[in-house]
Amino acid sequence: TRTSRPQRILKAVQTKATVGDPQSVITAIDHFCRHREWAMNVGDEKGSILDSVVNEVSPVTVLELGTYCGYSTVRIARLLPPGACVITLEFNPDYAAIARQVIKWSGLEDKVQLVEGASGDWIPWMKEHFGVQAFDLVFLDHWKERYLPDTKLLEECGLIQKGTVLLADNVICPGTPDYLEYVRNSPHYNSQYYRSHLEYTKVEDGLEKSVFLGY
Ligand SMILES: O=C(NCCc1nnc(-c2ccc3[nH]cnc3c2)[nH]1)c1cc(-c2ccc(F)cc2)cc(O)c1O
Ligand SMILES: [Mg+2]
Repeated sequence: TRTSRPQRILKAVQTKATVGDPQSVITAIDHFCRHREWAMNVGDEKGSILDSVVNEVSPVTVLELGTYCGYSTVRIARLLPPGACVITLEFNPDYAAIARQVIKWSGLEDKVQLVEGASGDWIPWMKEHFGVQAFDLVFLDHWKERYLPDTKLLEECGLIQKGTVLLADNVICPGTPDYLEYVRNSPHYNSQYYRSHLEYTKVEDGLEKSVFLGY
């Protein structure tokens, strides 16, 4: 049977990128998705904004919701100092299997914990299972209707503390209206929109950065 799009992305990494070189993995995926087949990676344009936020926050613990093929996982992990790590949650086992291989090819497996399962099931266990006190940075890039309920769940579980930064992809396309309304109107968040484009296209999209101000 036909290969899947994630399998074709992995093949592009394995034929075009150098083992242990995260930048070459990022470049290979962006080239494939721009010139061969569109895919829902955060991409190079929004990816540069993600990089600048990671560098600004210098996080020790990062939560990524929605791994897909591991493109943004590699973007984040390549910027982390020794001892820092990204926990990334993926619901789809086929995506997770590809992402593990992409992350391994980039040589960043020591900085990444890939967890397979639903965000709603896993978030309540993060403290106990991973010894996480609170996240310094959360990158939301999973099902768009999960952004708001999962943000509220992270708050309830004490995984968001004063200074935690939430960075949300796709707030315009496909769009996350209820999440945007919440973080922009809540007195507990300082929110900022970074205008950009949907990955590999001219369609408007952007990232929303929201800093938790405490209770
Ligand atoms: O759906 C998206 N991303 C989500 C994938 C995912 N990968 N993992 C999950 C997960 C992970 C844990 C979960 N726990 C509970 N649900 C979960 C879902 N979700 C997405 C879609 C588009 C897009 C734009 C325009 C179009 F015309 C078509 C598509 C663009 C993007 O940048 C996206 O990120
Ligand atoms: Mg996205």
